[in-house]
This record gives sequence, C-alpha cells and structure tokens, in this order.
Amino acid sequence: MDAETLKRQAAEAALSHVEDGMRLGIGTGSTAEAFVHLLAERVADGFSVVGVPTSERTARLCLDLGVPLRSLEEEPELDLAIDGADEVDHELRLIKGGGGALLREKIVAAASRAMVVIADEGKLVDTLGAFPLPIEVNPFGLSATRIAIERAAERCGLSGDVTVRIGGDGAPFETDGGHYILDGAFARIPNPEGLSSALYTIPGVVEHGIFLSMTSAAIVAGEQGVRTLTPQRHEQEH
Ligand SMILES: O=C[C@H](O)[C@H](O)[C@H](O)COP(=O)(O)O
Repeated sequence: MDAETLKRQAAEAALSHVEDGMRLGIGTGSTAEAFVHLLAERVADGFSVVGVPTSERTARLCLDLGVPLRSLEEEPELDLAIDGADEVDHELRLIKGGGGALLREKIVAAASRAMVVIADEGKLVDTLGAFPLPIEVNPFGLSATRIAIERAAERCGLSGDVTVRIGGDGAPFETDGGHYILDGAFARIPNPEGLSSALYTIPGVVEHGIFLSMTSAAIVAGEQGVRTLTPQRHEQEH
C-alpha cells in the first residue's frame, strides 16, 4: 500500500474521534489534508463542527472545501486537535514542522483538550531525530541563533549540521508568522526533553518541533491495519 492510502486510512480512523458540535484544531501537511477532505464530506452531510486551522495553507483548503473556520482568537479553547507528524516515538513524543507550521500547530495543540496524531507507520520510530528537527527562529541574529543552537545541542551530546531552510524562491523559507526555520540534522535525539529545555533558553528560538506530552493518541496506519497508540502503550485494532 502506498503512503497516501495509509494516510487516508489514518485520517478516516480519526473521524471516529470527532463529535458533532466539536471545536477542532486542524493540522497542516498531507496527512492533515487527507483528514480535511474527509471532514468536508461529513460537513456536506450536515455534520456541525468549527475548525481552527494551524496554517494559511490548511485555512485555504478548508475554505475551498466548505469546512467552517474560526480563528483561535474567536475559539481559544478547543475540544480536539487532529494533526500529522514527521516522527512519532513509542512514548508518543513527536517531531513536527516539516511543513513549517510547528508554531501554530503547537499553540493550537496546547489550546486543545486532546490531540490525535495521524500517520502512516513509516513515521513510527524508536528514537526521534532521523527527521531533521525544525526550529523556528526570529530572522534577527540568524547566524548567532544558529551557533547557539549548535552549542546547545553539543551540550546535550548531539552533533550535526543546523541549516537554514530554503524556500522555492531560493530565499529562506518564511513561516506564517514571518520567522525562519533552522533544520537540525542530529540523526538521533535520545533525550528530547533535554534538548527541548536547552533550545528554550536561546532568545532567538521562537519554538521547536519537539512535541512532548501533547499527544492523547496516535492513529498509525500500516500494511497490517490501523492501530491506535496511547501514551500508556495500549493498542487497539480497528
Ligand atoms: O509543519 C508541518 C506539520 O508539522 C506536518 O504535520 C508534518 O510535517 C507532517 O506532514 P505530512 O503529513 O505531510 O507528512
């Protein structure tokens, strides 16, 4: 089965967590977009939800497909966030931000009573870090912040290049918040809590893509079917 089919299966299973009348945080990326398409079909059938998008890209798709939207300012307390991830470990710690939406995604997840992550099984890892860690930074003092990140990573026992993400136009990729992204190729992050804390001490760091203790459940689709992982590591077959 190809990754797109698996993403759609995970997105389908996530719909069972959505109840009529919910205020939903809606993630960014290809898996979240598969979810938006399915949600839009439900909305067209009369299902009532309001969505708070985690990016301009997701907002455009929701508007195109007729999913009603509010800003987080209008709906500051959400019932559920549904989002993809770049990596998920067995404690449901995540790396996110491959699409550059990590800041809004983390704010929306934090404003939600629960967060369900949807992914194909290729995203499941023993140790986070093979996917370069996205770190959102203020453009001011970019080089100084990059050096500070490298030193902080070294103090955590990590090495690897930290590079500025470049957009399609050859200029630094700019997030919806007007920040830049540095990608840290650390290969293995055995102590994500330690790296997270170290990154938060750097003034130019706006946010990073390590999501800790935010995931209520991860719905993972693979060749053997769709599984729901919870932080207690209980699994359910669908
Ligand atoms: O910034 C983007 C998000 O964190 C995405 O949820 C993440 O990159 C996964 O995207 P995809 O579902 O396309 O693999």
